[in-house]
Amino acid sequence: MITFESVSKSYPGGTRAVDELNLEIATGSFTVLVGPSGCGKTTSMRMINRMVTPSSGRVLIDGQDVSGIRAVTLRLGIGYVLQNAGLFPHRTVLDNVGTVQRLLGLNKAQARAKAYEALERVGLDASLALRYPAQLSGGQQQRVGVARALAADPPILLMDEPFSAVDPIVRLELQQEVQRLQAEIKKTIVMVTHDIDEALTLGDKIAVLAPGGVLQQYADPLSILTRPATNFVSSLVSKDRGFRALSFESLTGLSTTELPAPDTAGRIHLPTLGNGFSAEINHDAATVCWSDGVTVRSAPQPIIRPGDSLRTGLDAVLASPSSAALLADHDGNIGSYFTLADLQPLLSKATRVSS
Ligand SMILES: Nc1ncnc2c1ncn2[C@@H]1O[C@H](COP(=O)(O)OP(=O)(O)OP(=O)(O)O)[C@@H](O)[C@H]1O
Repeated sequence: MITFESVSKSYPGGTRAVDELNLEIATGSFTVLVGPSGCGKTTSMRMINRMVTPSSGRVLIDGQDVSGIRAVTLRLGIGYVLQNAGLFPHRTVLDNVGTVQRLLGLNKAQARAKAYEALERVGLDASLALRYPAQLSGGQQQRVGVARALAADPPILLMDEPFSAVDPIVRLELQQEVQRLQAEIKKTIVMVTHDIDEALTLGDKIAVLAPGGVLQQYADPLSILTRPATNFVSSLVSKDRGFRALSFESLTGLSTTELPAPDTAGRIHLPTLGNGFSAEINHDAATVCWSDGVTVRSAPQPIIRPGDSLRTGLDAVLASPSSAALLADHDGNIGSYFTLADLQPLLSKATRVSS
């Protein structure tokens, strides 16, 4: 547990960066500090690893005041991922990732072995290990930054705008990667972002800060969306609020129509839907050909799986040429489909819940 106890920070010159912050961050949770530029997010986060000293109040890790822990010792237990990866330009990927193990006293061979493990964990190919940072894409550099922060297996991971320097597609990939990783490793993650969408996607808990470092709300994403505590939070989440809230609704109770059996070629022919479309699903289900009897369009089809959200289901229906989305079981076998009409009862229920 990381605890902020009435923490304030004023910088020389009088800037009040953080104002009486009280926060309890549960062990193993993913907490996002979000707010506009200059509202004290980075300052707050850096007080956890003592890169910034509070002007008043205390930051505690598992009940221990961090000011009483030697900075070097403290930081060995806290991984830190920077906006531009912050890699050492003259060290290879492998040596960048092995930095902390070397500081921990492992010899070069042991550190490199651990570094290879960390690279694999963040989905980076071992063939990149001997490259220098400048020989990598922005997204790859960011993965190396995450691998380096995780290599020594610290219980806490701090991430400062880790995805802001990459393009939107890579950003989405990295977000998904971090979600996958967190499900596996269950670290206590504190991340800073100014992007409310990113906060809502990744956070178990979100702390919304306003200029002057004043905490506006500390809650789970659904509460932030549906029950904003202040006008400031309300204006931050107002765009697409209703649609985004569907991300937190499940598809439980969805009524679906069973698919017919595959033909001898292993293809499934959907019966003609109300709007005249039919579809053929490839054997490996990687693509679906939709046809209205005149033209045939082949497209990668988002396949909905158990556990996907109502938002994902709605998006699949809206994106499908036939307005039908396909549903797979836990093993990935597609067994049924659904339409907008099938989603309607769930959408009506979600509207009632969030209004
Ligand atoms: N070392 C410093 N000396 C003086 N003022 C500082 C210092 N660091 C930050 N500040 C000021 O404190 C306030 C909060 O800064 P901080 O970097 O914590 O905000 P932030 O929310 O992380 O902003 P951004 O999203 O732009 O990174 C700002 O007004 C900033 O100018």
